[in-house]
Amino acid sequence: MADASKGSDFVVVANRLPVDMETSADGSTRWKRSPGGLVTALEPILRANKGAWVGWPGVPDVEVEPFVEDELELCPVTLSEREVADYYEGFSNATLWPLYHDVIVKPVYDRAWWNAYVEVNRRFAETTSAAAAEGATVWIQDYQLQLVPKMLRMLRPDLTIGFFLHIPFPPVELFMQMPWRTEIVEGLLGADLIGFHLPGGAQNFLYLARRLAGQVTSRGSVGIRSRLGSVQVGFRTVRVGAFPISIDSGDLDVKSRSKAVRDRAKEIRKELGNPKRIMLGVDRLDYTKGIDVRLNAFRELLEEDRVDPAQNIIVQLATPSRERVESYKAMRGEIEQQVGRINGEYGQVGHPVVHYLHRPIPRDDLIAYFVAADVMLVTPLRDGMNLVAKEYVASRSDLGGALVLSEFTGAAAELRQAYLCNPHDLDSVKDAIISALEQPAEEGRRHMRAMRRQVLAHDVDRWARAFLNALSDPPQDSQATSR
Ligand SMILES: Nc1nc2c(ncn2[C@@H]2O[C@H](COP(=O)(O)OP(=O)(O)O)[C@@H](O)[C@H]2O)c(=O)[nH]1
Ligand SMILES: O=P(O)(O)OC[C@H]1O[C@H](O[C@H]2O[C@H](CO)[C@@H](O)[C@H](O)[C@H]2O)[C@H](O)[C@@H](O)[C@@H]1O
Repeated sequence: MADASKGSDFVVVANRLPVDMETSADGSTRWKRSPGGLVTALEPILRANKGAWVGWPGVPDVEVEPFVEDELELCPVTLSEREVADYYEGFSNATLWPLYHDVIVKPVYDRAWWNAYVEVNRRFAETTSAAAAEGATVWIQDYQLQLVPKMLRMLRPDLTIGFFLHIPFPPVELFMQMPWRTEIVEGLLGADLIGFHLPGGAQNFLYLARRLAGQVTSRGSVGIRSRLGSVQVGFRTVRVGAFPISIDSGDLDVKSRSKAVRDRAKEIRKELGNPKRIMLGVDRLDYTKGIDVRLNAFRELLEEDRVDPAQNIIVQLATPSRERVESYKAMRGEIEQQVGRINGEYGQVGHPVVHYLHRPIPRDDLIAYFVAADVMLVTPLRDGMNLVAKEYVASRSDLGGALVLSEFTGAAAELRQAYLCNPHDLDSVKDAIISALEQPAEEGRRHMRAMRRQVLAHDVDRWARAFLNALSDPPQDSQATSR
C-alpha cells in the first residue's frame, strides 16, 4: 500500500493532463492546453478544489516528477511509444471509442491492445494511490480508465472513488461484442458512484451489472441528478446516476459581451467578405462529429439552389485529433476532398464558400467566431454531450444566432429549442439548416432565450457539485435492489 500519510484530499484522474508537453524545433519544451471537452469541463473544478490531477502528458516516454503548472498540481503518468500505440490509439480509440459510438466504424478487438490497456490502467491506479491522502476523494474520468476503480480500491480501500464516463455508454447488444466485457463492468464496479451523461447509459450499465457480473441491482428508472440506481457488490453499494456535463457558462457569457470579442467578431465577418449568413462548425476532426454530414447537406442545398453561395458560407474549424489512428487519417482525406469539391464548384477566386482550418485556434478567437456565426452546425452521428453546442448558446447574450443540433448528442436532451435533426437523414439536416437560416428574428430570440436559461442555470460547477455531493452522501437515496 502507498504511503497515505501525505498527498491530496481531492484527485482527478484522466487519460490526459490538462496540458500537453510540446517540444519546439530547438529542443526546448513548453506546456500547452490539451484538446477536448473533458479538459474544458474539469479544469475549473480542480482549481476550485485545490486538488491534484493524474494524467499522461500527451507525448511518449516523458518522465517528469509531479509539478505545479499555473497553480495546478500535476502528476504525470509515463507511457512508452508502444503503450501510446496499443493503449491510447489502439484499445481506447480504435476499440472502445467506435464501440461506444454506435460502431460508426468497426471496432478492432486485439489481445495485445487489451493487455496494454490493463497494464496502463494499473499504472494509473498506482500513481493515484501515491498521490491521494488518507481518506481522499478520487474522481476517475472516462473510457480510457475503466479498470482503475477496481484496481485502486484494492490498493487503497480507504478512498472514496467516483467514476464519470464522458462518452455514451452503448446499448447492451453492442457492448456484448466486447471480448473483455465482464472485466470492464467489474472494473467500473470498484467505484462508489458511476456517472453517465444520460439516464439511458446508466440503465444500460445496470442491466449489464446484473447480466455479466451477476450482481443484484435496482430496477426503477434513473432520473437526471436524481433517483440514482444501485448495485449491491458484497457489503458495498455502488450507485449509478445521470449527470449531464456542462461548461463555465457565466465566464463565456461575460467574455462574449466584452468589446474585444465583439470587435473581433465584426472583424471576422469583414475578413470573410461580409456574407449575409455565416454558418460555423467547431470540432475535433473526428468521424463521430458528422462534419461530412453537414458538408454534404450544404452541397445538396447549393445544388438545389436552396442556398445562394454568394450570400451563405461555412467556416469549419477542425482541431487535429488522434492523427495516427487509421480511421482518422482516412476521414481527414475525405473531408478535405469534400471541401475542395464544394469550393471548386461553388466558390469564386478569393471567395471560397467553405473556409476550413485544420489547427486549433486561441480561445478568445473561438468565442468571437461564436458571436459572429448566424448558424452553428453541430451534427454528430453520436456524441456523449457536445460542449460546443452549449458554448455557442452561452456566447449569444445578444439573443442572435441559431443552433442546428443532432438528436444524437447528449446536448439535444437539454437544448430542445434548437433546430434538431437526424444526421442519418440528409433531408432532415438540410431542412434544419434552411429553418435556421430563415428563422424569423423574434422566433430566434425566443429560442435562444430559452436555451440560454438552461445553459446558464446548469453550468459545469453545478454538474460537479451534483456528482461530488452524491459521491459524499451515504447511499440512502438510491433505489432498492433486486435480482
Ligand atoms: N481553444 C480552442 N478550443 C477548441 C477548438 N476546437 C474545439 N475546442 C474546444 O474543445 C471542446 C470540445 O468539446 P466537445 O464539443 O464536448 O467535444 P470533444 O472534443 O469530443 O470533447 C470545447 O470546449 C471547444 O470549445 C479550438 O480550435 N480552439
Ligand atoms: O484526449 P483526446 O483523445 O485528444 O480527445 C479529447 C477528448 O475527447 C472526448 O470528449 C468527450 O468529453 C466531453 C466532455 O464530457 C463531451 O462533451 C464529448 O461529447 C466527449 O466526446 C473524450 O471523451 C475525452 O476523454 C478526450 O479527452
